[in-house]
Amino acid sequence: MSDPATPAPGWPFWVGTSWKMNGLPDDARSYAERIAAVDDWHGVLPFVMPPFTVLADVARLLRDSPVQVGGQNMHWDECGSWTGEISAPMLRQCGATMVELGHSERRRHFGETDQTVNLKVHAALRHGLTPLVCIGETQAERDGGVADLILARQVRLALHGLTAAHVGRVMFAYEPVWAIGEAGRPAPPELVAQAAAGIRQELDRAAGAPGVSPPLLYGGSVNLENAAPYAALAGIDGLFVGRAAWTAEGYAALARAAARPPCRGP
Ligand SMILES: O=C(CO)[C@H](O)COP(=O)(O)O
Repeated sequence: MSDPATPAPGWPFWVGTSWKMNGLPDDARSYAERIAAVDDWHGVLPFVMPPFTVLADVARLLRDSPVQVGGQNMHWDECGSWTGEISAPMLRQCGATMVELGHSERRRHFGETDQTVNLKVHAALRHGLTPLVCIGETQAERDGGVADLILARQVRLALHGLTAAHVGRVMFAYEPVWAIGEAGRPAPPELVAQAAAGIRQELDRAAGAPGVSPPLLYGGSVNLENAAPYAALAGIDGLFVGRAAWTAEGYAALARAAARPPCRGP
């Protein structure tokens, strides 16, 4: 198993996917085998987040590849009476090096809060997992003119209590809630750039210095047509993709589309 990455801001560029609640064992193994066979990721840092039931299998098949594997959620405690939950040590034992936290579907349907996200960020770092914290405003919050406030609050509370050194080991994904899933509308790149600038200010403040703050990915209806324009945004360090990457070929094609030529690096 590879060591958990300590992400570097800017170049290189991350391209990852969460399969959400998709992927029976045969399909998961076939997907993993296909992306394990990709011999050139064009400089992107790839990662996949399969369901818990296939995570160990997928991690085993990708062990010798550059593709990192992560869980889609976890509990903040190491063990105990938390029926139905998964802990950081369990994810590590299955081969995960990353964990997604605070996705808007978990905030909306499963009672995830900024406080529980913060507990989970601390637990992930304690156990050597890279947390990928999802933040994003709803349409009503954007219409009401409080999107930037909401994003700043989500960032600050996620990072609460971390040292500046630990802040640099967290990753973020900006995912406007209104841009996600079947009913989502892709966000205009100018809007993403403007939101990313505000988020970056918060991240730099928490990290104590510009240039060492966490990578910021964009997610929400990313597809083959819009991957390159999002990837070209100066404040965006990666893409976090759902539906368009639910086939191995779709994922590999997206990584190619998002790959930045080396001259675009810092
Ligand atoms: O989490 C997401 C990416 O894994 C996000 O919800 C975007 O999903 P999509 O709109 O299906 O790309």
